[in-house]
Amino acid sequence: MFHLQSVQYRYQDREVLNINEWQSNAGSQWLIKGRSGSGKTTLLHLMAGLLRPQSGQIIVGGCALQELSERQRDAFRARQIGIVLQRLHLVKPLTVLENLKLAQQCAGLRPDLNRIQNLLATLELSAWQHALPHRLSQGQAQRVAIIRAILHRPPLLLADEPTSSLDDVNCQQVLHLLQSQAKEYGATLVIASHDSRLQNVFTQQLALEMN
Ligand SMILES: Nc1ncnc2c1ncn2[C@@H]1O[C@H](COP(=O)(O)OP(=O)(O)OP(=O)(O)O)[C@@H](O)[C@H]1O
Repeated sequence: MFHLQSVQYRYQDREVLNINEWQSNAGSQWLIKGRSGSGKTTLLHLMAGLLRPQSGQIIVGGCALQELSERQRDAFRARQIGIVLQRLHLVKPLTVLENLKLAQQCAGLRPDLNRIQNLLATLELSAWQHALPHRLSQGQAQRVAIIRAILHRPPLLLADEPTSSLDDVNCQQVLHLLQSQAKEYGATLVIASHDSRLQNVFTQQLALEMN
């Protein structure tokens, strides 16, 4: 599903990532772990095509990201990748429902209110669909951001520290949502986290060292 080879990334003159080889089949579930500053976020951004490596190759779903123009990468990301960033970026003046409808539009999907309503119900968020984001708890906002990332059933689902600011109940709920949704439609799931509660959940792990 993805394959990284000889990938190096530097901010200015400081190398933060150097991955010789990392690959995975479709449908697998990974934890990227490592201390704060080891490059977990940078790696997710590289896989999403939000950053370009200075050297090496990143292939996602058979597509070599470095061969795409910026516009092609944006289109590829919109179709193939769901990403839950550390900052959730919900649109503040729009309600939960409006945020999710907008995400469908941006991914070029036909409006599918049923899918949105079903996911909201699954996550016990139906009562909050007309609320503005600032009225949501951290856990609720996190769940909305996950729904937004999976609406278009992306083959690759990336999540950056999705549980670190959540209590145990919300942590389990968010984790279950990510894992069950990925499994339901065969997506590959990659979670970057230093949350110790996730350590024993994933059999497949990539440990990043500090450079
Ligand atoms: N835009 C940037 N410019 C310069 N250095 C950066 C930039 N973004 C990140 N870094 C540095 O690169 C290193 C890796 O950062 P990154 O955010 O990828 O690590 P991380 O493992 O995700 O950390 P955390 O667990 O704290 O989120 C850090 O030392 C960070 O300070």
